[in-house]
Amino acid sequence: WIWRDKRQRILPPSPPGQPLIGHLRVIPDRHPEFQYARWAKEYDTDILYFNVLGRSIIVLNSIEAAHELLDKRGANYSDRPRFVLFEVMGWGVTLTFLRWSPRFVLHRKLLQKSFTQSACKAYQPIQAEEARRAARAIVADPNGWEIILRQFSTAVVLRVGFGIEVQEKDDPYVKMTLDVEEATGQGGVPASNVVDFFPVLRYVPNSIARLSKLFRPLIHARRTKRFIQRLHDAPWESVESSIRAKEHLKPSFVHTQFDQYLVNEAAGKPNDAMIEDIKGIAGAITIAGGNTTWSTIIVCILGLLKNPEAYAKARAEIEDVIGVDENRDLLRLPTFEDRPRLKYLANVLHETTRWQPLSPLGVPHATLADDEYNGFHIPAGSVVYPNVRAMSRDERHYSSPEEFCPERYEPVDRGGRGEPLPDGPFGFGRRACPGKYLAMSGVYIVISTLLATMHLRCPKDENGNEILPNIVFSDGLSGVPGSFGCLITPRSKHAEVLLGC
Ligand code: HEM
Repeated sequence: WIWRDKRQRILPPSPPGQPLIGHLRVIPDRHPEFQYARWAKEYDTDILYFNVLGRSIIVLNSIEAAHELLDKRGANYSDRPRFVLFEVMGWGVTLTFLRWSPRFVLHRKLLQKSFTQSACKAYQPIQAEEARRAARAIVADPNGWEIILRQFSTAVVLRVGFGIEVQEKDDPYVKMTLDVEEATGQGGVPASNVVDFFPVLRYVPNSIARLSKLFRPLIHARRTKRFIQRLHDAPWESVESSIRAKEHLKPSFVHTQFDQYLVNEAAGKPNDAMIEDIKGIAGAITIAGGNTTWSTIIVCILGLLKNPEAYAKARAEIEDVIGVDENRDLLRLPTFEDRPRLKYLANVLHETTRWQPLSPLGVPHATLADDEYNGFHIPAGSVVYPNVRAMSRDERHYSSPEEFCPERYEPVDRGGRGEPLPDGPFGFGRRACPGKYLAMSGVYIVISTLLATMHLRCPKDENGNEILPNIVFSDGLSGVPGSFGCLITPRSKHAEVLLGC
């Protein structure tokens, strides 16, 4: 009776639950997106309903349902549930987790206008410089490729957000992002823990919490809180006083916003964005933009290793667009001006986001009012997960969806499959990722620079057979790939010269 709607309205299909606790034990702890997709097939529906301890949960399994509800009816689906576990973890005023409120509107407006497609052009020189620096670092230390690429994405968001430049080696901020990723990754699917359902349980002492596995994420959140706070506070503290003293002259989001704040303050004018807001928004750029971009670069390399034909085509296209000398050495490095002509590479990047969507269940939205979809009732206050992974595997849209196949987006009359570009990986409606253009410019410049200057190969076993990476993705907010072997070596001396080694 717990999840029967009082007015006998029909709720979306769901598997059987248990008395009182509903589906608490029915939903898998780890990678629930796979089981959601199986249930959707079993019940022949694109919308599922769950009730966990009295809270309604809706899972959308098709792009059509996500478009209809999260995009078209976005005004009703733009709230977030309260992420109590993430609050315990120390996530402060971070846009990703803000409920619908004037503060949300302010943060969203400031972030969105700073990262439109045209505003992102201003950051391209930073991204190109960091991509080349990363490629040079890989030439010097091929085994360090993964951490060097992480350094790239951390460097970009820190420069864009705070005007801070990271060190070439052992940078403390890179270590901080690693800690934060570990902390967040092990927090499980957002808004799905027992403390998210019963916020008062966040006060359960560790001595009692240790007795049940339900509280494991709570203990983990308390243990890792300091990592998240450090990444929120450290960059701000390192620039605040110099901006106040007008010493910090590198352009950045914080510099522009904080300068304006100080000007208004001196003139006795009110400020819309207070210091806590500026700090929170800049923190969101660093935290939401670093690991996400890095992970997408790594997945792209993985896809190219798994599909040597796609790798060869992407490289050939770069040769075509840039031109080669008699040794097949490129005449120059790729730039952002080449991007519109590198059409196959664009499809490689689309396929990367479809093949292994970074957030398989997105970041959950929440409904502000009751709604109805295909005759099913959606109660106000429901937590809504877009099952982006299920959408990316929808065989009505994608043939052989497990394959990494950039050609699937090419028109049929040019030998492609004419399949639609993925549009769930960056979320939906009024909460869709505001950093999409910045992120994909970063992925583009790194991958094109690597393809232009390096060989990317799988390592070989003692019999000379290639060891194909078989990767496990982490659970939780982002599905980050585990480490894998990849040999990245310069194509030629000429390539090293182009990079400025
Ligand atoms: C390839 C890299 C990235 C991917 C795959 C990605 C993906 C996502 C997804 C799925 C969401 C949730 C959208 C929703 O709720 O519907 C999101 C939100 C967000 N992303 Fe990204 N993101 C990436 C890079 C970035 C970057 C570089 C930034 C920095 C500017 C950023 C900032 C944010 C913020 C602030 C939110 C919260 C928006 C809100 O709640 O209103 N992301 N991102």
